[in-house]
Amino acid sequence: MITVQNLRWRYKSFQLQIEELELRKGITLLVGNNGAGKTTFLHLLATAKRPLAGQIYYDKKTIEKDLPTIRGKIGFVPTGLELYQDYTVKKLLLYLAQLKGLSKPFAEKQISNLLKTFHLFDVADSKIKKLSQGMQQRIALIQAFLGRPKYIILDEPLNFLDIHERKTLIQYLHSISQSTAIIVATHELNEWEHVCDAVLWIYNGGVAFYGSAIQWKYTNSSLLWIGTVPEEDMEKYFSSFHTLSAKRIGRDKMELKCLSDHCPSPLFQQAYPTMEDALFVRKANIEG
Ligand SMILES: Nc1ncnc2c1ncn2[C@@H]1O[C@H](COP(=O)(O)OP(=O)(O)OP(=O)(O)O)[C@@H](O)[C@H]1O
Repeated sequence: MITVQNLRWRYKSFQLQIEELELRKGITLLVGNNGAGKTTFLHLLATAKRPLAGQIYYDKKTIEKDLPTIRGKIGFVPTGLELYQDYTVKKLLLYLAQLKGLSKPFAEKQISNLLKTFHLFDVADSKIKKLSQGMQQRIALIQAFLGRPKYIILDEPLNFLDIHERKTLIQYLHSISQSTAIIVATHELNEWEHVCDAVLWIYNGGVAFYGSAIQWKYTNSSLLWIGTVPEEDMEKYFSSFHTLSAKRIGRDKMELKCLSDHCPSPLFQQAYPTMEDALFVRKANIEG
């Protein structure tokens, strides 16, 4: 478990401030607007940045006393991680495994399994620079999973991945989530819906929500309405209601999802919220 206490970090006018937080085993989605502070928080958790004040405990260990031990238990993938372009995939991963202190036979077995899981086994002997961005992203992810870290910290890990590889990654993380605290910053909330255990919403550098995925979705969900309307009436709804989504149904009908404190028209009924809908509902509550 990672415990955060009275954490402060500042950059010019931006301040991140988190009073108390316990990040447990399972998948925690870190969500929030551009610039809210997600990347900053992940860098602090990954020990890549030092807090201005406060403390982060990694199962009671602190960076002041146990930095190498803590780092050995963290698998971190920031956005835009640069890999050594002239190494082959296997050479790079073996080198990184060695840095993590893994024995060569153990590292080779794990690398081979992970390359198979992430459909990269056939390019094991290719140089990194020959690979697509999506392939390089998967290698960045694999290096973080080597040595089975207790804490996995991922900043927008779905970047560059196609829909199949996104599913592979999400399934893999789900398969290890009972024994690992996994924190994932993402703007693609719905893709994680079926595996997400908790949501942490950062708003203007502070925690606006932290709780289970169920709590995240169902608080104030009565503001959410869904209805199928004639296409010619669509503008009317757009101008009168906060519309979250519009989907064409057949030739001249549209399915609209709206936020409203009352039923928009007899064509509407209450909607089941998705993870993303819940973010809109919560933002509307905060911003009015
Ligand atoms: N080294 C830095 N240089 C410039 N600005 C910084 C730096 N570190 C943090 N900031 C500022 O801190 C704030 C938080 O940025 P951060 O990258 O953590 O947000 P984010 O929630 O990850 O956003 P995004 O969704 O766009 O990735 C922003 O206002 C950003 O401009």
